[in-house]
Amino acid sequence: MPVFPKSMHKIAMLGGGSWATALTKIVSENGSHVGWWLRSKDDVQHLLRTRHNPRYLSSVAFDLARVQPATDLADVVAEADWLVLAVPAAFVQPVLDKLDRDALKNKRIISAIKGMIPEKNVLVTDYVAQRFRLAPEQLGVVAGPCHAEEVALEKQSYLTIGSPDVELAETFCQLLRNRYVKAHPSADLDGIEYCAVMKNIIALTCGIAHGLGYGDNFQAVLVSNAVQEIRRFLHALSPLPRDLSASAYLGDLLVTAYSQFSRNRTFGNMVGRGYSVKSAQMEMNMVAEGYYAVKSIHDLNKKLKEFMPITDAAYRVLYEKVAPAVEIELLKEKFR
Ligand SMILES: NC(=O)C1=CN([C@@H]2O[C@H](COP(=O)(O)OP(=O)(O)OC[C@H]3O[C@@H](n4cnc5c(N)ncnc54)[C@H](O)[C@@H]3O)[C@@H](O)[C@H]2O)C=CC1
Ligand SMILES: O=C(CO)COP(=O)(O)O
Repeated sequence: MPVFPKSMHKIAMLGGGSWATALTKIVSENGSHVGWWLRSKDDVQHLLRTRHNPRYLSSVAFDLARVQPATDLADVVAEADWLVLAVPAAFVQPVLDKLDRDALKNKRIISAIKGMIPEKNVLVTDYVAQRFRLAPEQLGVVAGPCHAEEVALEKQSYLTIGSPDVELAETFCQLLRNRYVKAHPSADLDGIEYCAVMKNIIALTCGIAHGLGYGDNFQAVLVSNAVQEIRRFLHALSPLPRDLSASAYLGDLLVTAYSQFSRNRTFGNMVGRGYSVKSAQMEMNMVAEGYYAVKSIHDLNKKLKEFMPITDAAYRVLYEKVAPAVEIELLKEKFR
């Protein structure tokens, strides 16, 4: 891959939410040119007028010489050599269906999404590779413990770029590294992508327990048992040697399980306090991927038959309307 100066990289950023906004800040302030696709014409107009996203991380001001917000997806993608996917997983299919099957030829695709394609139960990178006939070496993921809100505040953060192509991963790391972001490459794309999906289920369950009045002692045991659950599942799907204590796995689990900024924990907390799933979703202006992930991972495990007590409990609460208190009571007996 040619080594371009950062200013010559052209990135198509897809998504108008918090994570797309945070990533646009990082890469554009670092010198890359960003064609930023947002769904909403009003939001694009607002950005062009004021340099701020009206809905998410609205304190961040963008340099419009480097950031071009737009609603024409095909145009934004055609102009870029990198595509970064940052819409919630449930919208990947409807958004990408607007593109021609050859639209991503010769481009590098980075998924910043921590979710799976609902109904199909496949990873986002697998879906994109299949839909656009891409080689595995064209794909990567952004992982690691990093909340968009802390990027807006320029708090020290760590990201991991997973890809089977080490050079692609390292080049994208270079586009991210700055005063407050450290980035490292990893070859374990599948492991990192699955773990990022699963940690949302765990954080959601931590939120449920918190909403029911359980404290830090219980949550620590829940998270410890979660590491074992994640290890079993990853090993069954992709039995590579991997160090789950690395920040792309354990770090992401911890930040999501404990952070005040976590959408998944917040959503679970509301469910634990007695909100219905629908009303908790309506209350949030943001997407908790864990809600969809529970169904995908639960469905995948029907074949694998791994011991997955936390995922099973969350599934019964969210999809079978079993009372959260009943499920957490049952979990208590399964934990060690
Ligand atoms: N927010 C964060 O700190 C982080 C988020 N992520 C991941 O990034 C992905 C995007 O999440 P966020 O930016 O947090 O979203 P968000 O919860 O901040 O915003 C919701 C997003 O959904 C979009 N949306 C709603 N309806 C849509 C539709 N019909 N079609 C297309 N888009 C639609 C909105 O435009 C907005 O981009 C998720 O997979 C999330 O897990 C990953 C790391 C950090
Ligand atoms: O993945 C994240 C932080 O690393 C974001 O998690 P939430 O979607 O729960 O906020």
